[in-house]
This record gives sequence, C-alpha cells and structure tokens, in this order.
Amino acid sequence: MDEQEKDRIREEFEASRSKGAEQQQAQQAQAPQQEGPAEGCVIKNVIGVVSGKGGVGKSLVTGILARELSRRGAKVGILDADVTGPSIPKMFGMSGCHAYAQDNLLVPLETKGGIKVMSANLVLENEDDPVLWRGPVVAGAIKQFWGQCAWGELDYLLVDMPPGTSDVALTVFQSLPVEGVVIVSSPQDLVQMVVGKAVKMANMMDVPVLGLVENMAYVTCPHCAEKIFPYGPSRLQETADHFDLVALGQLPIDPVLAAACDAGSFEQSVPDGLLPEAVQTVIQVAELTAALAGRDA
Ligand SMILES: Nc1ncnc2c1ncn2[C@@H]1O[C@H](COP(=O)(O)OP(=O)(O)OP(=O)(O)O)[C@@H](O)[C@H]1O
Repeated sequence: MDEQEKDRIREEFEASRSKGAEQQQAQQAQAPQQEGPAEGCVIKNVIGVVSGKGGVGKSLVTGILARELSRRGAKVGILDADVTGPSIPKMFGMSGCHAYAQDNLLVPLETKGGIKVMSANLVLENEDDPVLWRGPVVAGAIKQFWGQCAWGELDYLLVDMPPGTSDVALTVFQSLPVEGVVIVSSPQDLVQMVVGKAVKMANMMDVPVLGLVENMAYVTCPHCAEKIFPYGPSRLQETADHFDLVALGQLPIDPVLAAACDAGSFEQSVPDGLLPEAVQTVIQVAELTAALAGRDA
C-alpha cells in the first residue's frame, strides 16, 4: 500500500468517524430531555395507568388507586394526561373548577380527601370545549402539568395516560420518569389481545408493566350476589400468562360506581378495598425504588 493509498484510507476513516459523531449529536438533540418537577417539589413515585384503547376504565382505575393509596396515608396526585378526553375532574366533583397560577406555576386543585389533581379541564375556560390541539401542543401541556405545576411533596403521582398508543402516550413516557404502568383492559380487549399494544409500547419505552386489571369483567346479581359474566368466562389470567404479566384483579360493571363518576361523588361513594393486588403492587414498587435509591419509601 503506497503513502497515497494510506492517506485516502485515513481520510475516509476520519470522515466516517466525524459523521458518526454528528449523527450521535443530532440524535441526542432530538431525544426529549427528561426534566424534573418544579423547584421545591418532591415526587417520589410516578406510576402510569394505560390501556390499549379508549373507554375501558383507565380513569376509574386511576381514581381507585389514588383513593386507596390516599386512604393508607400517602400523599397522592393525579396528572390527567388524557388531555383530549379528561374524566378525572368530573369524577372527583371538580366540574366547573379552575386551576390558577402562582409564581409562574400551575397550582393543582385538591379533592375533598386531599388528592391533588391537574387536568386540561381545569385550565379550559369551559370544560365542554373540545380540545382541538395538535399533538405537539398536547405534549407541551402534559410537560407543563409535570414540570411547571406546584405539586409540592407527593408519595405518588398517578398518570392517567392518553388512551391507546399515540405519539402523545410516547411523549409522556419520554418526559416523565414513569416507574411502571398498570394496564387496564375490558373483557373484549382481552379476547382481541388489544392489551398487546400497550405491552409493546411499554417495552419499547423500557417501562416495566406492573400488571393487568380487567374492568367490567362481570355483573353481580342484586338479588343473589351471583357473578354473571356477560362476555363469557374471564380471560384475565390467560392473557396475563400470554404476555408474562401479573393479573392484578377484576372490577365488576357497577351502576353505582358509574353514577358516582357522573355525579362527581366518586371519592365518597367508591367502596374501600377495591383492587387490593394492584394497590399492593404499586406500594411494593415504591418501596423497591426507595430501597434502590437509598431513601425512605
Ligand atoms: N366498572 C365499571 N362499572 C360501571 N361503569 C364503568 C366502569 N368502568 C368504567 N365505567 C364508566 O365507563 C365510562 C368510561 O370509563 P373511564 O373514563 O374510566 O374510561 P377511560 O378508559 O379512562 O376512557 P377514555 O379512554 O375515554 O379516557 C365512564 O362513564 C365510567 O363511569
């Protein structure tokens, strides 16, 4: 190999190395930086509640987890990241209420039981207004609800995720330090394996799946308390096994619960002790995270 040939190879090597470095820099610039909560806020654990598609009871499960954790003495917040279809404020009797800003931070509203809530509905002038925001605006709102919100000190921030596997859902995973997600599914979705979409999304984003909840699994007969399975026998365990997940419990179709969500009296009306396995799993994850970080749970 003559000197000229050596120079050519050296130049090519240098060129490809600097191109690689440029590409790496560009990728780093594109990846959204995960920012912490606002100054002075301490949020110990962030847990997401997701579903493969909308309307399966994600907000209901978020509400149950929040109330159960709060009932056990934890400081709990709910970030309603379901920006285009927010249901949390209505469930907790906050219809028509508005969040205000103080020192450049949004101040979350508190439920009667002390759960802090931030939602698009609390910043819209009229809660019936449709949210006709494009993806980046929705993503910006979620980031603001996380990083520019006066959450104070929280043991748990539960994130009611946007339904399905849209880019907005990905933004939440990229912007917030979500420790794990609970997947909510309806009986029909278990049959159609819609759950798989949520599992894949979590895997792609490297977020652990804490387990699977089946909502609207059965109806309890008001006369004899027999459980009736209108969609056929439950596929919860089978689906959980298929995706190597933990089955975290079932909820019945409960007209009392539906009415309470509509009337805004969810927090007062929901029975105690629902979804015990799911609640216990969230607590265990928090304890594990605290132990790994060398701090109190
Ligand atoms: N187990 C249940 N029994 C009775 N009604 C229920 C039950 N689960 C959910 N619902 C009702 O179904 C509707 C949708 O529930 P919810 O808002 O929790 O679903 P979601 O998955 O969060 O929906 P979206 O994707 O639109 O945000 C609500 O009116 C709620 O009250």
